[in-house]
Amino acid sequence: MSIIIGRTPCLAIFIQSSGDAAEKVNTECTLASGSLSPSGLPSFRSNSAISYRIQRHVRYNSTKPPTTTAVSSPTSPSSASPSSAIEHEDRRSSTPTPSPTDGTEITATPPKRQSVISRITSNLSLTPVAETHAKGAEGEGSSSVRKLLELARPEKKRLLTAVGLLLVSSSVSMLVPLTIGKLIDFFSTNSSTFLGLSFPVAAGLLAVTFCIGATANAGRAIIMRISGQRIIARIRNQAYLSTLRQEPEFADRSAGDIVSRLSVDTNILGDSVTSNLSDGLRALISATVGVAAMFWISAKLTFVMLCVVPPVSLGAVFYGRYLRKLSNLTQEAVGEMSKTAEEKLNAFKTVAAYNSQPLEGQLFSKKVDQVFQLAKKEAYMTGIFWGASGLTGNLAMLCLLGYGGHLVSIHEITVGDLTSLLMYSAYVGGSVSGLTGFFTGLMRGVGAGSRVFWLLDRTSHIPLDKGVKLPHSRNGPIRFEDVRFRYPSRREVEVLKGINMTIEPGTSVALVGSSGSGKSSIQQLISRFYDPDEGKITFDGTDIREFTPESWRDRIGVVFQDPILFAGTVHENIAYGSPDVTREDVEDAARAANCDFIWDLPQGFDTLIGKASLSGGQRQRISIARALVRNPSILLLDEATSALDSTSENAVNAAIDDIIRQKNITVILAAHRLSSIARAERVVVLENGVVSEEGRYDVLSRREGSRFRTLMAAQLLVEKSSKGIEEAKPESESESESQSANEKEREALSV
Ligand SMILES: Nc1ncnc2c1ncn2[C@@H]1O[C@H](COP(=O)(O)OP(=O)(O)OP(=O)(O)O)[C@@H](O)[C@H]1O
Repeated sequence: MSIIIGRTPCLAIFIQSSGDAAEKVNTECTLASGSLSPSGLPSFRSNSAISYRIQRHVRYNSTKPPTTTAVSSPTSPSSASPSSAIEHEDRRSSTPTPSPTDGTEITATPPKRQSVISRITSNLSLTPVAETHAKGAEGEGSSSVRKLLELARPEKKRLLTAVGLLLVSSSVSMLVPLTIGKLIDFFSTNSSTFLGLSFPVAAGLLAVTFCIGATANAGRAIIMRISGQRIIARIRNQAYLSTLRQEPEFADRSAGDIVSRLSVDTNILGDSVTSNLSDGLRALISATVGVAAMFWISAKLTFVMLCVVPPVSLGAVFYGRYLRKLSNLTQEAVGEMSKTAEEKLNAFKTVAAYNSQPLEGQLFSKKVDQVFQLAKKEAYMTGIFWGASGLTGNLAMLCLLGYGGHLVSIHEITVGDLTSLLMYSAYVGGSVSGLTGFFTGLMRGVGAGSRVFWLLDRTSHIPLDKGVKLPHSRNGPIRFEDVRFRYPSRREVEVLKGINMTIEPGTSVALVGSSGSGKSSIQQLISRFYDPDEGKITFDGTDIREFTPESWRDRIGVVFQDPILFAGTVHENIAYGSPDVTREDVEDAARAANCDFIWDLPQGFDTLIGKASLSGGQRQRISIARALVRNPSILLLDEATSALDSTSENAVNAAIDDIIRQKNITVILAAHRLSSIARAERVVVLENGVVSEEGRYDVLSRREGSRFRTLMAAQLLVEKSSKGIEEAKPESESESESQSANEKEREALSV
């Protein structure tokens, strides 16, 4: 008798309202008569579920790591997937009212579905709105839908199985309205048979059928979700690999945005090709079967229902387009927000030292507000759209009831038939809203897809695999031939205006010049982080652009001004980028870089270190060891001793002296400190983007009126004043050491 208990609320709610009732019917039927709907009634799933995913991710990005709460609706097959409580709540509160007969345009057989996709494709214009660095690469928007579907191809077998299971579960769930109608007639007419069988046999058969439906539905949900996650994992890996292949400038500039593409957009994309596709398919089947069943029960009544379709369909198309635009804008705003947070969290100590927490809070809040404003727009649109479609659905239901009641009174149809018809119309309405959700979800997927595909398809300005491999045995001079260069992000300023110089192999050169004169830029060009705009840099007579960047960089050891260490052991940090080196090699390199402190660490080379768990000087020496362990032919030192105290500086300089003396590594050092500059065999002075002077240190420093002499005099004054501070500590050993280290320079300059 549980079936009878179950039918009452179903009917009552149908009559009350076709829209909100739909979900209630779902719930009531399943809760009250669980055996009636084991395979899941139509989901009536709002596209706001997807919308909430974005908002949820916004929350992840701003405050907490992603978590999924396994709150699943007891009724909706799609809710077999984990979803957050908020998502669930929203899905319930904004449950769409099924628009009863909206199926003619979208309810299509597979070929028609193809035409829907083609229509979408032809209407797309996928240039992301604020994609400043993506201009030109976004033109192939229409191919995004194809790419989106292609993503699902490796999962073809599994997805086909899921579609098979979907067919089974949908067919079973479509039996429900018919069964309820027949049950009403069975009990109201006191008939001896139910569906041509004795009642217990028929009930048993139905129970078995529903169990099969439930199993198929569970299988479908599991397969779809796992395939979706597999697709997301694949896209993430590919997109991250593609990012790593880009030129460094790209990642520097767009880190926050890339992270957002890798997390939020890939999720939307994965959902779009699995859950969304599956929901769309289920909606399509339900709508088709539902309409067919309605025609079979009463063609007249069905025609009445179908009158409401056109306005709702038109609204859905406009809504979908608007949503896609909004989705793109939201993703970009989320990217900006992540970028802001990332930058400030990376410089947390600076923020704290300058008591800038309130200011930073405000700045971030502005970015959050931009995301919120977009979400608000979406909320209004969604509310209006679903409200309107709900009203249409309810009016259609009223027509159906009025006219249907009349047909019952003249005995043209039975009460059971009317009930079945009402249920089918709710199913069809739910399916149509599901199709709308599918369409808008697809639009979101296309929007997110264009951002992810752009990342996947982007070709680096300095492709890692382009060129010939530079053999390790080859060596020769590095020559700058009229090199001109502007940073891509600041095209208006020409940093290098025709640099000409030759650096012989095994020699050492100090690049000298005032701050901003282009010393680091020259080193970045040698590293091929950028390419010159004009002129060329050659190695052993060959333009370095002809070598693969990988093989070229293999020959270079770089020590940056601000050394970066990664979370890991000291050994891992020194061996970073040289996976084949032994512990012995690492220790030798550490010794050469004067990293004595490592032996005093609790676990020596196995001590875990992080970004900031060592002093600046220690970090710099580890990064020198990292450069040396590669056994480089060229060593680029960018202010390598700038963070060191006098003792460490002398120790590192001694190591650099050794390297220079051995004459098998070309050393190019950008330096301000006299003690570093004096070690190089040759000095190149940069001014106004050109080489203004070059020569031996002692020659330049003795030449009256030379630019170098003026520069060094100023530098010596700086060093003298800092020395004065150190001299306040007479017991310091560093005093005597650094004094002797700089004696040579003082004498030479006679300032
Ligand atoms: N990534 C960048 N994008 C745009 N402009 C840059 C970039 N890096 C440096 N510049 C500019 O290029 C010029 C040269 O900078 P560079 O870092 O090469 O000078 P530098 O001589 O090494 O200075 P310092 O001695 O202070 O380190 C400067 O005007 C600087 O503002």
